[in-house]
Amino acid sequence: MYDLLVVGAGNMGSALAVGMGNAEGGPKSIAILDHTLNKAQAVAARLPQGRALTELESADVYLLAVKPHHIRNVVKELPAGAKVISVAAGIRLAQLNSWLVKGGAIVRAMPNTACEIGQGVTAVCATAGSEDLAARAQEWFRLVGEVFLVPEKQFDVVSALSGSGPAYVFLLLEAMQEAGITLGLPAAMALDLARATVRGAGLLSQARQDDPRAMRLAVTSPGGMTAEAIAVFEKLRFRHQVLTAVRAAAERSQELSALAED
Ligand SMILES: NC(=O)C1=CN([C@@H]2O[C@H](COP(=O)(O)OP(=O)(O)OC[C@H]3O[C@@H](n4cnc5c(N)ncnc54)[C@H](O)[C@@H]3O)[C@@H](O)[C@H]2O)C=CC1
Ligand SMILES: O=C(O)[C@@H]1CCC=N1
Repeated sequence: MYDLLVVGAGNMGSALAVGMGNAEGGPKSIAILDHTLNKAQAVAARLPQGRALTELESADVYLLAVKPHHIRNVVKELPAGAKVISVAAGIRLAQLNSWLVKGGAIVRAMPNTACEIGQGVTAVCATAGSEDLAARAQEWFRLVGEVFLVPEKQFDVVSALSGSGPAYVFLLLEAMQEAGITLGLPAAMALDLARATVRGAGLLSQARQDDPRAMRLAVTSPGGMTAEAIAVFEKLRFRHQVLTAVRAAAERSQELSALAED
């Protein structure tokens, strides 16, 4: 029996399998199952004790990383009493519970892709009676980043913030690179500058644990150049755009829950 069987060797399933499987104290034997066998094989090859599967086998814990509209069929195939961790966006604990053949323990998690390098953020919640699995899930997700225990009613918003969040930062990176190119820099230099800046700002914010406003003001010399850029962002209602975007993602999380029942 495997310690962990990951279903779905896509972006998130592979990031988690590789991150957890290579961390000290993580699940020792990991199997990975995907419709596309060579995706599962590519992940297994990056694990010390990884095995690519073509069908479900027995495992202590099943981590489901398929798309939300595929998860119901996967859950229905699991053996009675299965211990399940789902990372599917929008899918509620009650839904997972209703699809399981019988009993079992259920944890819902919302990680992000930075788990692949141990720098992820994962929110976790669990059904009553799943405390042991929830403790194990937190332990494993902690191997690949920070973990937050979150009430399920906040999951849509949390998912929209930290689950989708890396994409917002990459969009900023793209936009900074494009601005550099448009204003005359070589593409590679523009990307290197933007990437190193995002990394440094993130690390500085972590190191200082300071109010981000204070950190922004430390860059923004009165009458200087940054002030001109910030004034443009404020005039274009950047904060409002971020709020509107995060709200749209949270609303989509609710829709994904409903769509999975169709
Ligand atoms: N990509 C991300 O940043 C995050 C994704 N998630 C969640 O993770 C889940 C997976 O997302 P991605 O990895 O981005 O999708 P993906 O499309 O990259 O991967 C899904 C994989 O599941 C496989 N698959 C589908 N049905 C299957 C089945 N019945 N048996 C075996 N394999 C099957 C597909 O072949 C595919 O390789 C989604 O539910 C998503 O909401 C959660 C947090 C972040
Ligand atoms: O976009 C999505 O639906 C998934 C969940 C959070 C990040 N990616």
